[in-house]
Amino acid sequence: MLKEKYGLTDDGARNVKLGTVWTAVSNLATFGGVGVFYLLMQELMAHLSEGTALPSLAPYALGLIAFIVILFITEYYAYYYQYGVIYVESGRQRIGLAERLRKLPLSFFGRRDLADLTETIMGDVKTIEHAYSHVLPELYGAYVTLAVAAVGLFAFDWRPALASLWSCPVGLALLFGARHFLAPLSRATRLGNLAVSDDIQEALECVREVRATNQEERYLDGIRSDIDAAERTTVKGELANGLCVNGAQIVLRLSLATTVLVGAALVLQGSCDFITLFCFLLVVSRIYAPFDQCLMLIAELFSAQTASARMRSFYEEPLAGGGKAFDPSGHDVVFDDVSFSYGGASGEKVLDRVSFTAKEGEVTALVGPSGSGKSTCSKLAARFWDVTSGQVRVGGVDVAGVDPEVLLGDYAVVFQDVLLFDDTVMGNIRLGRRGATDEEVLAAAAAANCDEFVGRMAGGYQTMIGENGSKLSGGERQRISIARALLKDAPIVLLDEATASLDVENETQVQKALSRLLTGKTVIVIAHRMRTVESADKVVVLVDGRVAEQGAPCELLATGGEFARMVELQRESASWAL
Ligand SMILES: Nc1ncnc2c1ncn2[C@@H]1O[C@H](COP(=O)(O)OP(=O)(O)OP(=O)(O)O)[C@@H](O)[C@H]1O
Repeated sequence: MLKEKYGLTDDGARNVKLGTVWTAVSNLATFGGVGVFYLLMQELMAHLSEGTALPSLAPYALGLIAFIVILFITEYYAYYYQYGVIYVESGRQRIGLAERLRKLPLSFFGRRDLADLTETIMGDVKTIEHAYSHVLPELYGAYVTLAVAAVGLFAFDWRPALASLWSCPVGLALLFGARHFLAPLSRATRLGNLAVSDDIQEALECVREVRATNQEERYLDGIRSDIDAAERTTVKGELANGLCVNGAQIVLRLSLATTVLVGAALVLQGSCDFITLFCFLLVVSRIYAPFDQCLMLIAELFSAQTASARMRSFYEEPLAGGGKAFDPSGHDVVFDDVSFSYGGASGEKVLDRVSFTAKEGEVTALVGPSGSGKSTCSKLAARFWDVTSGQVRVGGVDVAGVDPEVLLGDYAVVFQDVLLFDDTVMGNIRLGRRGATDEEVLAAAAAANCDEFVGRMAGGYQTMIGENGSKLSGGERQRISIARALLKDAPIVLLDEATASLDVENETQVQKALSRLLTGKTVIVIAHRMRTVESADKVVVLVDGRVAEQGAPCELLATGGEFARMVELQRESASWAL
């Protein structure tokens, strides 16, 4: 139940149980102190009323010391299991989520945005962390304490016991009855806050575009309206929560009054002495103190359940599974009657019965108008997504049956949008192959024509390049990405618009480096410029997600089809001038 409700790991749930036990033991140990006090007072009163000499206080002093030692030990363990282990648990939860994310198919990331995922890993785990440290063991410990104390109090004297404990079931029933509308409010508050953090993250990511299009005011209006909505939901939630929690607290506190009233009546009747009543009051106040603290934070418990449900959704997503064994015979990449849609079988088809073979040792160029499905083909080739129907095979092996991590070991990919890390140039290139020596990294960098711009940097290859390479131009970023791919030296290379950001001189040099280093590999290249693909061994022309034609570039040029038309168009556009 704990694992399910609060997204805890096995160890986390075990620690909550231990925390509960130690909290209850610590609470009950306090009653031991009340017991020592009760016995002492009884004896003193007896001696005072009989007028005999006062007894030795040594056994009571010893009892008191034992009580303090026991209390210290139990408090220490209760604190340790409440606060000491929780950071390890949050660490485990975050690593578990990150591990899960690593294995989820890209379709999952298409459905969930970045702010949402970041919020789950950081915010939701933090919410659970706080509920764990401040509420869970304390609340469950309070239940156990209440149950044990109730048995003891009823056994001692059922009349003041009833007067003290009647409010517990009433107060808790009130609160847990109210959870039916408190929990949805707490969920709405959380979602409202999420929408705001989503807005802010998007605003930061798109700040350049927003400013360039003069949309700041309009954009801020959208954020303001989401902030207002979040504020309204939060205020509503807090009010409802305050009402229920205060109601429950008042009911719980009423029992102090009823204990005093019933106790006073019993004292007056002579069926209960004053010391017993006083001790009852001490015990009752100690029983209710932890409940009081937990009730103040009960909303956190509901938030933690929402957070845990969001975390669970990661674990309920099917993984991009597959076997670890991948033993292809060669590295021909075959698209066999492949259809695909980003929205699953019911979504709009982006590829429709695409068939072609990218042979090992050859460069296969995918060309076609924008949106025709070229990038999608390269994503399917590397199993970033799974085909909707048909098969993609590498060396005769269907990639759908291979663990994506194992499969990607055989691929080097240069994406259209290059992603760089806030690290040195060297560190970014080394990402291609972790264990590569400095010499190997520098050789790959030189082959990708990085020397020229890195030479101009004060720190050379040790220069930090800023978040996502913000200090570099588009062409420089792309050359680093090409160097990475070269360093990986994988048998299959996917180049998506690899040379799009390079000037003519650079492009020629990088093309030379590529053709030298890609010899013998299966290369699938996507390029809009016909000049780039004319030197390819094979061209696959995609139009509206279908293969319009395929073959050697010279053959296609000779047939005067779609490819010839595109080459012609580009020749014409090359002669245009502004
Ligand atoms: N993640 C995605 N989710 C939904 N639809 C997508 C996604 N990525 C691409 N598409 C759609 O799939 C179609 C094909 O896109 P794709 O990127 O494969 O085209 P392309 O030929 O590479 O285009 P370009 O030359 O402009 O890069 C487009 O209509 C595009 O809108």
